[in-house]
Amino acid sequence: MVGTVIVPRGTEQFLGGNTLSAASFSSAASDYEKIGGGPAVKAVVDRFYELILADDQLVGFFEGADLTSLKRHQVLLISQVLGGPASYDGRDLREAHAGLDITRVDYLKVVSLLVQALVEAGVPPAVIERVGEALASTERDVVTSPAG
Ligand code: HEM
Repeated sequence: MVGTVIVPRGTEQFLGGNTLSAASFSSAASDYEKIGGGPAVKAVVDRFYELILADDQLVGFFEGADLTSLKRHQVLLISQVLGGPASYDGRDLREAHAGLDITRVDYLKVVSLLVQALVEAGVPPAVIERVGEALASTERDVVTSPAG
């Protein structure tokens, strides 16, 4: 865009109109940046596990799991899904869930608790929708029980 300068939002009128405001500039930011980066994702993941561990249907799956390492991996994975740093270093999802006998109902419950944690944190619906779309492809790796 020849002749266009980026200026702070609200100051466009002082520059005669041929500007791209900081507001439109920041719309190019990743979802990760938009929601507040690492600390925001960490808060969402903490709440997500609080909800999971309070759920009778799900808590049993996590008995004996190393929650610190699990949460760390979730933070990295969700950061990556949101367009933040791609530094997930956990196991392949199929391998991590193999043998856990997870049904589709369990899976949908976990997804709904993640959505709840995102909603509670004030994450915009459009961002939540994109997270949901990205997660949909994990279902075939996570759901291992035919019963669901
Ligand atoms: C919604 C999609 C899901 C994603 C993206 C996901 C992601 C992950 C990740 C990243 C890990 C850590 C792997 C590692 O530490 O190497 C993990 C572990 C685990 N997940 Fe999931 N998960 C999903 C759904 C579920 C569901 C539905 C359940 C059970 C109802 C579940 C139960 C577990 C358990 C128990 C572990 C720990 C396994 C272990 O430490 O041996 N996950 N998951």
